[in-house]
Amino acid sequence: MKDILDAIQSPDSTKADIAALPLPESYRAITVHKDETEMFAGLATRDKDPRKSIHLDEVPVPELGPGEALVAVMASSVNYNSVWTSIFEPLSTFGFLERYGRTNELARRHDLPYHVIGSDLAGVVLRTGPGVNAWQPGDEVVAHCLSVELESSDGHNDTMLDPEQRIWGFETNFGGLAEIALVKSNQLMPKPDHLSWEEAAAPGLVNSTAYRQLVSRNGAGMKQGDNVLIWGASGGLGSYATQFALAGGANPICVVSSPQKAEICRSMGAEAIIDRNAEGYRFWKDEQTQDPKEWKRFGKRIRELTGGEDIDIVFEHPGRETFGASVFVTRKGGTITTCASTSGYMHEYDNRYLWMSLKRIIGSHFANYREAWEANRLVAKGRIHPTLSKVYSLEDTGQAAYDVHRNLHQGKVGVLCLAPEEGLGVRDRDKRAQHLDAINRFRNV
Ligand SMILES: C/C=C/C(=O)SCCNC(=O)CCNC(=O)[C@H](O)C(C)(C)COP(=O)(O)OP(=O)(O)OC[C@H]1O[C@@H](n2cnc3c(N)ncnc32)[C@H](O)[C@@H]1OP(=O)(O)O
Ligand SMILES: NC(=O)C1=CN([C@@H]2O[C@H](COP(=O)(O)OP(=O)(O)OC[C@H]3O[C@@H](n4cnc5c(N)ncnc54)[C@H](OP(=O)(O)O)[C@@H]3O)[C@@H](O)[C@H]2O)C=CC1
Repeated sequence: MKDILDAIQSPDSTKADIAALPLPESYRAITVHKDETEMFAGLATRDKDPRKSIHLDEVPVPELGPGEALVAVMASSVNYNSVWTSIFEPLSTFGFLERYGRTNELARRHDLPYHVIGSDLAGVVLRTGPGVNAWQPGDEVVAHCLSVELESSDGHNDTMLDPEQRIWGFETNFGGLAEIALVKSNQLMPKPDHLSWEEAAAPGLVNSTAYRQLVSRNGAGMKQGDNVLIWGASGGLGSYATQFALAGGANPICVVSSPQKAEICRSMGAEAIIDRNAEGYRFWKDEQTQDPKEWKRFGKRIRELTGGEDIDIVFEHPGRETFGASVFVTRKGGTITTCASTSGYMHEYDNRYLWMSLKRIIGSHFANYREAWEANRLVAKGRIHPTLSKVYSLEDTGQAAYDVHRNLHQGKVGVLCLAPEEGLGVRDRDKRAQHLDAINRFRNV
């Protein structure tokens, strides 16, 4: 592994040098273990501690198949899906690996007693499999997390609709929180050249998801002037949704839970900000009963901030806790677009406010190939910036996931894999200098 890192870091290395490097037999990877899936049985979600279930193991390098690439991972990031994997909720991800393993001979590689997790990476291509022509060893890349087979016509218009659609590093093995990752070559995209490895690894999953959910015609199709309610506006998804709203001429109404997070939103350029903690909204009176008076109080606050207007688009992901309020505050004909249910997936809302006011709920999940590419292009052009707040070593990934689980973080949390320190991998310093303040906006807040 040292030879690989030396070759990547040497300014004299050619692509041929990288291609000639022998592959190691094994590599260090963040895993969860199949024989530990019951370790948190009986505990409340909040008390399931990723530091106990996440391991750093030496695992064998997987066999490389057609259309695939092995990538030396310089940096990765923590996504909430890795939190779900590490607390074995809502399901153990080993079920996904078993199901994938049953589909064909090559997929059987993924069904192992350990799961190498992680759905983002920035790194360097080491090897490509048969049929890969667009990428070569030595290419500096990021990888999006859409794994599809595309053998069914169902996904030919929109690759997210493929019946064999999976999220790499969550529903497949050999993910990005590791020194080496296995991806399908169609997941690869050029690494934005003005960013360091850890900055480049941060946006991928959440930026692509926010792009489809909010901007794409497959999602809400946001337009200029729209009032967009963004839950968790300084979190992983929300920090990109806020940027898309501002860059697209919309009016984000940012919901956060602390003055520091409010300040981050303000520094991004948002003006309408609601601190849900300070304003004390209680949408649920008890576990079963919502309080429509609180929906109204929330809606009134939104009207104060917008000059009397209601919400065109709600960017939803907290789920059960907020969904009733989200449906209520949406204007006639408006859209609630949802990609998650962090606080619970059995939602409850008053359907009269949906049908009588002709509102729509749109389900959205990650992004298709093209949407992921377009979202990465905006990062590469310096129009959308990484929201990296803190960076951990691979050894400390459990703590990084704990921070995200307990909502102790801002924006995105990065992980150094092969990169020995932060700040490496920047190729275009002039472009970086133009955007430096925005790139560092979330750092150490
Ligand atoms: C990019 C990042 C993203 C995120 O972070 S997202 C957040 C993390 N992700 C999650 O929390 C999602 C985790 N996944 C899940 O919870 C589950 O994954 C799903 C609930 C999404 C699906 O569950 P499943 O068990 O895969 O599917 P079923 O539909 O519950 O069961 C499958 C069986 O149900 C049959 N079935 C499906 N549709 C129908 C139908 N319309 N009518 C009758 N049967 C149906 C199938 O055939 C199959 O059957 P047979 O078990 O016998 O093979
Ligand atoms: N389907 C898909 O493709 C994707 C789904 N997801 C899912 O989306 C969810 C969010 O992911 P991500 O943004 O990365 O996570 P983060 O934890 O980084 O950000 C989420 C933010 O939401 C806010 N929030 C959390 N719980 C509540 C609540 N009960 N009520 C109101 N606000 C809340 C918090 O902000 P604050 O405290 O400031 O209000 C938090 O920081 C996860 O469940 C994840 O699995 C993520 C990416 C893709």
